[in-house]
Amino acid sequence: MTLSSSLLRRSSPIHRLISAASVAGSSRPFTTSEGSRPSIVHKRSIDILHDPWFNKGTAFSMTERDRLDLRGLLPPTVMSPQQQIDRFMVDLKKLEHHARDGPSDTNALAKWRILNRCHDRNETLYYKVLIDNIEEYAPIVYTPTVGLVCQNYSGLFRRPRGMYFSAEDRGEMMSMVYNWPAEQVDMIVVTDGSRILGLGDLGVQGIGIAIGKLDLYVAAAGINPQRVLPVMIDVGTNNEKLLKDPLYLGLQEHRLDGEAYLSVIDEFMEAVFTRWPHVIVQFEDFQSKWAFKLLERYRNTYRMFNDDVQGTAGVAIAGLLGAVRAQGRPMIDFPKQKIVVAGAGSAGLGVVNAARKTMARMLGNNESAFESARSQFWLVDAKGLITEERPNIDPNALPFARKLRDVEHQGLREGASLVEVVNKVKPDVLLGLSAVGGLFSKEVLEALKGSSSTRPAVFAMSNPTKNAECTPEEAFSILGEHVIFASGSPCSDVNLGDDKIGHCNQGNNMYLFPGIGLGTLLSGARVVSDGMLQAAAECLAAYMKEEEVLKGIIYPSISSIRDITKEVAAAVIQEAVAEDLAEGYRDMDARELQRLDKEETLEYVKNNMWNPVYPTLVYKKD
Ligand SMILES: NC(=O)c1ccc[n+]([C@@H]2O[C@H](COP(=O)([O-])OP(=O)(O)OC[C@H]3O[C@@H](n4cnc5c(N)ncnc54)[C@H](O)[C@@H]3O)[C@@H](O)[C@H]2O)c1
Ligand SMILES: O=C(O)C[C@H](O)C(=O)O
Ligand SMILES: [Mg+2]
Repeated sequence: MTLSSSLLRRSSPIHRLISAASVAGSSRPFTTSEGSRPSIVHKRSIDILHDPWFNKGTAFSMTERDRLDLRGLLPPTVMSPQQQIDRFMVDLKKLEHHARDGPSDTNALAKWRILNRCHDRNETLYYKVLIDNIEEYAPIVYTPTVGLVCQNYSGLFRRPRGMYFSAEDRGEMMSMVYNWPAEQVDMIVVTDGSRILGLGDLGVQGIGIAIGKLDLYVAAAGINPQRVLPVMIDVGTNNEKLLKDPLYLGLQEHRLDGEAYLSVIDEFMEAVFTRWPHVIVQFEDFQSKWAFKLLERYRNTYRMFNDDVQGTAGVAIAGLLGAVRAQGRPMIDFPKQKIVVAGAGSAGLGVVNAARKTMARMLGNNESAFESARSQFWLVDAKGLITEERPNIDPNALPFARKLRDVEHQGLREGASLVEVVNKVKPDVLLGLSAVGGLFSKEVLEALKGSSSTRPAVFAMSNPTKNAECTPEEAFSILGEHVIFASGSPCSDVNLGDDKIGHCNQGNNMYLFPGIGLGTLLSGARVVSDGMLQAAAECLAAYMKEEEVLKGIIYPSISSIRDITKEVAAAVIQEAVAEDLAEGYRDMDARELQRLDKEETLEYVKNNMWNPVYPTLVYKKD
């Protein structure tokens, strides 16, 4: 049965609704199938998508999308009405399927759906609920559930949120960016869906991660929800399953590459900065291959940063400094730490680069300090230990490739396994950004027992939960109560018996990116400098009190994320002012910013954070 015939069965409730509407003299969309009469609409663009009478969702044809200013407001694939029904039914059935797999996922997705419907109906209410219950709902709108949402996005998609720029829109972006209804946009989170959490290439479905990150921008940083824009750049997908899925919402072609890819991203950047010159663009979950290149390409001209490379690095450094303090040592001992990093992608390399710079600063901030700091890191990827012998080595990993002479001295070699490396190096810290769930096996954790540290640290930072390198239970049971543990997605503390608790920290870039974005916005900095990122990381590290750190609590609780974000934003502003990058924001010009002391800067940040309170509404005619 086709959509129109099923919907228009004379006895169906929807038919009665249509008849009633016709009697009332309105022209309604479903009546067109009785003949070919068009419906008169008095609205365009997003207003149509939000009107249940006229909305056709993904079934709007491309000509209709152009005629009604809808280009970019929907995923690129035009679906038939039957495909819409199929997609809806597959999703509905999936709920039953998940119920068989186990209850937790079903509950999480069901909670996400309820929250998402509230998000679509009433944003003030939605954010009030989220802010007041952030500990409970961050794991739903953000990692780990957001990963499941992205994996199922084609089925979960109801109302569009954000903008879609596709390879098909080349040449159109400068005009289609005006289809977005908000006059002002402060924050864009953009992804091309190529590496969503540790789940790989999810194509157009990756928009869920941009939406989740912006939820935290609103909840943690108090960015006005009317001024955030999630963006998906759909340049195709290399996910074979999605390429074959008839219900997939994105472009069903292989990813663009090379110059063709760059030209799409260039056009997007030019378009958004032309319409909103003061916007900040956060790049999220781009595959490493492009993450570094795009960062270098844009970071000196646009207000942008890469969360996976730079946000993660700052959070990791704060945690690594916490791990030093937890040993009862001063932070200045950080350059003595031996750090094994599993994963040499955008996140792993971002961390080692920034950690090396931090060590070098502590050692005197000169050439030789920088050179000697690199010997504190052992980088292991899918092919094992990275040494200078590695054929076709990634140039971004080259500075950390171990010299053959050194590794031979340690009894290691090119490609040595993680367990061998941990055995021989006896690191203070084992940090995972590999996206490989369970990589820190029993064997690897047993090897870490030989660590030269009194309190070895395990950072299983890959997301979502099932991709974490190990669980806190595994770490505490093998390494004992003194281990410092952090994971990228939230998990519960471990009861160690005898009234002892093994603390599970959440080492996630969510502690920094909202403050980096807010501080950049309120300073009006032209670019996001290394110094601003460093200030953010140091602020997070200093946030933790000595007694907490000694208990193994190296990151704050998410319930205080609004306060942390305020502090981080203030630190970023002060650094932007110190570096003469701040151009001011609204009434606060650069000169006035310079006069603010720390307390006044904090007050300024607080006063500019949006709160979920209903404003008074006043009606005016057009
Ligand atoms: N906690 C956080 O805040 C945070 C931030 C960013 C990224 N991440 C997570 O980090 C993970 C990696 O992200 P990315 O962008 O660097 O991904 P990526 O795909 O670019 O890099 C993954 C790296 O892991 C390596 N790897 C694969 N198998 C391995 C193995 N068996 N042993 C050792 N290394 C192996 C790969 O060779 C590659 O170098 C993802 O799961 C992501 O969710 C977490
Ligand atoms: O999204 C997260 O939870 C952290 C990080 O940006 C990631 O890619 O895993
Ligand atoms: Mg990310």
